[in-house]
Amino acid sequence: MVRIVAKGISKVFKRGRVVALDNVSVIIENGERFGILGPSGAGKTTFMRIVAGLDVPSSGELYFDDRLVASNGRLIVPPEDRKIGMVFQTWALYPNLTAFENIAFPLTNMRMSKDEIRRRVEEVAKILDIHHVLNHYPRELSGGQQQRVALARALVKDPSLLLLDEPFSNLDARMRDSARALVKEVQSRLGVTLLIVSHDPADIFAIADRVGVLVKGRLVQVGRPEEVYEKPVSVQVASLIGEINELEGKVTNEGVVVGSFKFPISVQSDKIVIGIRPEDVKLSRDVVRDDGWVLVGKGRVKVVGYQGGLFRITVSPLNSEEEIVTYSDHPMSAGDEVLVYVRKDKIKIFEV
Ligand SMILES: Nc1ncnc2c1ncn2[C@@H]1O[C@H](COP(=O)(O)OP(=O)(O)OP(=O)(O)O)[C@@H](O)[C@H]1O
Repeated sequence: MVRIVAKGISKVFKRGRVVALDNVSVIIENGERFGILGPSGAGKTTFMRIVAGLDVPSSGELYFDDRLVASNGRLIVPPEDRKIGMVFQTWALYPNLTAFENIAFPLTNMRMSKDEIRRRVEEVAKILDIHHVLNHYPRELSGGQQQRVALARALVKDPSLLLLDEPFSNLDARMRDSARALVKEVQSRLGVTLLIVSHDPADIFAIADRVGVLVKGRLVQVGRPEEVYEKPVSVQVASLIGEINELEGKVTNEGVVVGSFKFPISVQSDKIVIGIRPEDVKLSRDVVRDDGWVLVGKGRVKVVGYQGGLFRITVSPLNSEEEIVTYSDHPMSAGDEVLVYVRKDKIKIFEV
């Protein structure tokens, strides 16, 4: 286990014309599962490479516990001395090596006896429940077993820190679920500090205790995933961490008006965007009597799709083109007129 401390880390490329990281400060605690979420080009891989020691920060300092490992363009502790295990996007195994040889691979350049290598490989293989397939080649392994071998290879050096760079993006949906569960289970068992970077909030929700949201090289919010989901600092963060309806509203004395919808909230600023998540919207033909929900007005159903056992419904105010998406287990038809309710305490207001 290790505690990672980043102090004001910046990274520029092309003589300063590209700023990949801009003054990033964060502490990842001992044994914590920390996620970095960000869109493409935000600087996620750059941060990961700096933590791994494959790159150095242009300015700022990086500590592993109390040990300074990189500072202002200087590599102080090289990657091989950082006690890191990495899993990349592909989970790729060497096809011409057995599971045993794949797992042992990171140990081959270390001065280690054959017996010690065998002991270590067998130990990690037992933890991952693949000890019975160690003499199989990758093509003789199931997809799940291949993931376990790749993870075993990352863990065989007994790392203090496990780095995962978009590890699930190339897996199909079923494999992705099992890989997420596997990573979380193994991390809990070993207590290793874990850093995962991803553009997919589902990875973060499945794995991370805390998340840092990276936008254009800046860490704009750090918190528990559900905290960031409920109280995002900006529209952009809100949409990175989950689906959200964004509505440009006109501020009036009686609330915020969006077409024929009226949100009964009071706001100070006059240029705002309302954010409301699909699950915080309810469409009904009848009046809903529930204190948590407020009626914003009548709407017309525009599009109905079917997705994962639910109907995905797009609704607009009667007299304008704004759209709100929600999910319902009741079918509806395009053209239906419905009452639109929202959960009052879940309305998010962003100044623009
Ligand atoms: N070696 C490099 N030389 C020049 N620019 C670079 C280099 N590496 C990264 N960049 C730039 O730095 C920025 C951040 O890149 P990075 O790969 O860290 O983003 P990312 O969040 O990992 O993106 P993705 O999700 O697409 O992999 C991008 O604008 C990228 O083009």
